[in-house]
Amino acid sequence: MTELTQFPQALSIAGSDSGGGAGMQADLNTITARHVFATTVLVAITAQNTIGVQDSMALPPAMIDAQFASIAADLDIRACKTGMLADVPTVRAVVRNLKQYDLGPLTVDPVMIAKGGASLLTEDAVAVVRDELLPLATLVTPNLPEAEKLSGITIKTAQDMQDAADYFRGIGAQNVIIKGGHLTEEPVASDFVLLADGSSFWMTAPRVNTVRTHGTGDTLSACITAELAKGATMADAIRTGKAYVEAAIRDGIIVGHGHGPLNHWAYAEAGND
Ligand SMILES: Nc1ncnc2c1ncn2[C@@H]1O[C@H](COP(=O)(O)OP(=O)(O)OP(=O)(O)O)[C@@H](O)[C@H]1O
Ligand SMILES: Cc1ncc(COP(=O)(O)O)c(N)n1
Repeated sequence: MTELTQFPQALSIAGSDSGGGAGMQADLNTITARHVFATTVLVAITAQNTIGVQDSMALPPAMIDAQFASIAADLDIRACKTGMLADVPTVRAVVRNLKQYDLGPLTVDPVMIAKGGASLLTEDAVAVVRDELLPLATLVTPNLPEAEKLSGITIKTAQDMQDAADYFRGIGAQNVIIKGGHLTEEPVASDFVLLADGSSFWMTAPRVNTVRTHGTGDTLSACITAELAKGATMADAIRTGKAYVEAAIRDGIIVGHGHGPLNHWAYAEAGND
């Protein structure tokens, strides 16, 4: 009897956003929209909406271990990503499990601060992310404040973004995207990509003048993770991620009263596979 091929499966290791726009919920929406089966290791819970984060709580490391063990015992994960990692015990639990199990290429979105300004990673955990998690990363996707904090480089110019990308390659991340979404005075949203083979390119999209950008980074990294789970090359996965997030911002939906969520139907409705 021929063995049926497993449907592509991906894993999001992240915190919950009760408002549905960012975090694990953005990952689930994105991975599902890209026709990949989404599994989850929940590491923290936030009471959050489009206006801000009202409360948050990290889950016990033993519960993180248990979720990884359940997934590894049964599922066939082809790619995974991390988002909000809360604090030092949580980062260490995730690192331990990523070393124990083969979960495919790892995308690290080093989430630190929510759009509304709330901290999603304690100050003392920044160095642990840099020293213990990033060397495991197939891809790292910092925004500008995250890249500055992790690298110590002040980023104001395109050259600074390239220097920051070199820094991340130097500490062991194989591929890097420095996201330029926070350069709000620029008419375009430009991200710098540095690949494992040393090649690099810029990805540029017209900047959409909107506050509906809750979960843009999560969505970009989740889409890339889904594409990698389907077997795409890193460069193709990154380009699809950018096109997906661009459509999801441009064709916005009205939800909530603050930093609204993205439109996860937009990319498919524009006729993309
Ligand atoms: N207003 C915008 N118009 C078009 N593209 C944007 C806009 N804002 C962000 N982007 C793009 O969205 C992607 C995510 O970048 P961004 O810098 O917003 O990440 P982030 O700050 O980590 O997101 P978040 O913390 O909201 O999840 C990048 O490709 C960026 O260029
Ligand atoms: C649980 C969780 N994870 C990630 C983010 C980052 O997203 P944003 O910067 O758009 O608020 C968030 N707000 N909440």
